[in-house]
Amino acid sequence: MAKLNFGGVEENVVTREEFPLAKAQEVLKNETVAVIGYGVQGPGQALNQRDNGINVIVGQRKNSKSWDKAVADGFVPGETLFDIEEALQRGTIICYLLSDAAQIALWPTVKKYLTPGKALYFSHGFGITFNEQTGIIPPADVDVFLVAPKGSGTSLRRMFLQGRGLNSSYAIFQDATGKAKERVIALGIAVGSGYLFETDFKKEVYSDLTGERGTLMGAIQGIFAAQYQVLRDKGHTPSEAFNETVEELTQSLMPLVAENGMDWMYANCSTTAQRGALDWWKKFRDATAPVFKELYESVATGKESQRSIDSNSQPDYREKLEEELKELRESEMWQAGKTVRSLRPENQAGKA
Ligand SMILES: NC(=O)c1ccc[n+]([C@@H]2O[C@H](COP(=O)([O-])OP(=O)(O)OC[C@H]3O[C@@H](n4cnc5c(N)ncnc54)[C@H](O)[C@@H]3O)[C@@H](O)[C@H]2O)c1
Ligand SMILES: CC(C)(O)[C@@H](O)C(=O)O
Ligand SMILES: [Mg+2]
Ligand SMILES: [Mg+2]
Repeated sequence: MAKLNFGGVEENVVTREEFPLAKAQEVLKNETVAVIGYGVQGPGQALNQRDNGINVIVGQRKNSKSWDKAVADGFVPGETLFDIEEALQRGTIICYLLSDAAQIALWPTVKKYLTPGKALYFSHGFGITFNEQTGIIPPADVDVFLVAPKGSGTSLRRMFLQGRGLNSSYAIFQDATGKAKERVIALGIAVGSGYLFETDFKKEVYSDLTGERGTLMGAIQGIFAAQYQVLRDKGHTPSEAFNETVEELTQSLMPLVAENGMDWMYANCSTTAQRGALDWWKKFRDATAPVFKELYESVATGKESQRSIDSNSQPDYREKLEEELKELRESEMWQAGKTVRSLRPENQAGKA
């Protein structure tokens, strides 16, 4: 554990220097890691672990798109790819990576295979924290922990292939074997994390549900839509409104923030822009703070988890989500974005 200073607050974190891959391989050398579900996190975590020399198998429904994807990714039916029950039986560490709603339906099956000494691994605190809604209550004689990558499984894999790492949190809910800590940290390293920070199941799910509904996904779309619409209402073209709202942010300014922080991005803009941004950011903070508080309450009272379970347990949930995504995709702003993306020099046919 390294004690590091985060803005004046000391935290215990795990870095790759102190827990190198060789140590993770040693801890996991006698384990069979069964990744159950091959949607978004499943492939990222299974492929990174496989490339990191971990004994990993995949459990997925046969005759599904995800099964075919696992085959295309090199998992071999009968050797490293099995139907869910067989993978559950073979695995000593069960990585439960079905969608949070599907985890409820499959729980009675999973529970049958949780024999003493096995480990149940999640990438979210959802199922355990909201167990009154999910019914997920593990037996006492298995380890229960999580590694929650802070980003999409797609990024987890891409960053791994680029030699980078996506930061993850980890938490232990139950240590039945006395080895939960070394097991969970080894898995965190093996799936391709950058550094690992400690949390608990409740804090993980509260922060994660807040973040994705807030600045990471919900709020960002809301603020884009609001600014774009004002510019359009005032007579600006779609090209001008989209570039001034989205394209400049993703292509020019956010990479600078990622590299060296907000003040550095500001410092690389004009003094005119700096004056305006410094004057206005607190107004936006104050306007949105009540919405973030309302959001956090909605998470903490279980309203958000219940809504997610209710909608995502319906047989036609995929079609319904797709309809809503289509509405976004077909909005003028994102259609304008499609044209703008196609005009990026690197996306143009016959580029030099
Ligand atoms: N998507 C991400 O990048 C991401 C990031 C961090 C954490 N997580 C967490 O990881 C876990 C997995 O999320 P995901 O987004 O990868 O899941 P997902 O929605 O992609 O679904 C994963 C798999 O579940 C299978 N599935 C769906 N319904 C099923 C059912 N009834 N029976 C059997 N299989 C079924 C699908 O075939 C798919 O292979 C969740 O706990 C999620 O919160 C996801
Ligand atoms: C990738 C996210 C948004 O961080 C994750 O939390 C998810 O639920 O998909
Ligand atoms: Mg999430
Ligand atoms: Mg998240």
